[in-house]
Amino acid sequence: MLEIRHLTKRFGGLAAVNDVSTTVERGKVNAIIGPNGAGKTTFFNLISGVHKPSAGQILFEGTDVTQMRPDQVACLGVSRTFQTTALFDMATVLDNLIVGHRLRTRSNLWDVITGSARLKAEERLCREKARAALDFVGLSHIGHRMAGDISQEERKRVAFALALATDPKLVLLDEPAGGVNPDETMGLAELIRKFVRHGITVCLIEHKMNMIMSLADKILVLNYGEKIAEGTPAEIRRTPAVIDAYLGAEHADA
Ligand SMILES: Nc1ncnc2c1ncn2[C@@H]1O[C@H](COP(=O)(O)OP(=O)(O)OP(=O)(O)O)[C@@H](O)[C@H]1O
Repeated sequence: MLEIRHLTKRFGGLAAVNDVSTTVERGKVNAIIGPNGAGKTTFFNLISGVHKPSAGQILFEGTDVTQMRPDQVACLGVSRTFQTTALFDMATVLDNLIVGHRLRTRSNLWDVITGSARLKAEERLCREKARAALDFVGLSHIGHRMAGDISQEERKRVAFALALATDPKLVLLDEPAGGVNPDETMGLAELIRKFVRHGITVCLIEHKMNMIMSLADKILVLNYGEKIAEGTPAEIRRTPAVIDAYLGAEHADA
């Protein structure tokens, strides 16, 4: 689905991503792991068009997206979440989602002034899509709550719901289970499986190794911007370079 060829991003003298080639497989949970500063978020920023690569190529479903802007990449069906989700804390959860969906519509100031039919139809559609997204992530019961009052785990789910606004084919999830407890982590893992069951391919960055090892179909390991391994969780656990650089001996297969 996504093909990355010799991707490199330099910030001054630092190669945050260095000559990485890989693929993201359709219908699978693809994970990216690596120590802090390994280049994981930069990798997401390159795929989603936030940063332009210094070298290399990114193909999404055969289309070269290497030089595209974030909105263009999103239009093709790639959406993402961030490590921290910025919400309007003084608005309800549902209103936050309506705004998220609203960014994808075409009404302009003139439609607003005239109260045009297009505006009304789009508003209705946004509300319906926001409710559907909220339902999908299991949060229908908190749509009326102020976003500032919801838990960290609920914020994570709202981030997932926001990512659905563009009807994505691929979602990039940056630490989807960061800052939540083990029970909640299992719930979020189940939600990620639900994305895949509904035909949305997932690529995620996560530090929680237990979650990754049980959830991912395929893992890419980055270290100092370079790919040091790639494979199934079982293969990754056995790779000496990964154990040395990242996992530590206790994660190796017994
Ligand atoms: N915009 C930027 N300008 C300069 N350097 C940057 C920029 N973004 C990232 N870097 C550097 O690139 C390297 C990789 O950072 P990145 O955030 O991609 O790592 P990461 O693997 O996501 O880390 P973490 O797990 O801590 O989020 C780091 O050394 C970081 O300081």
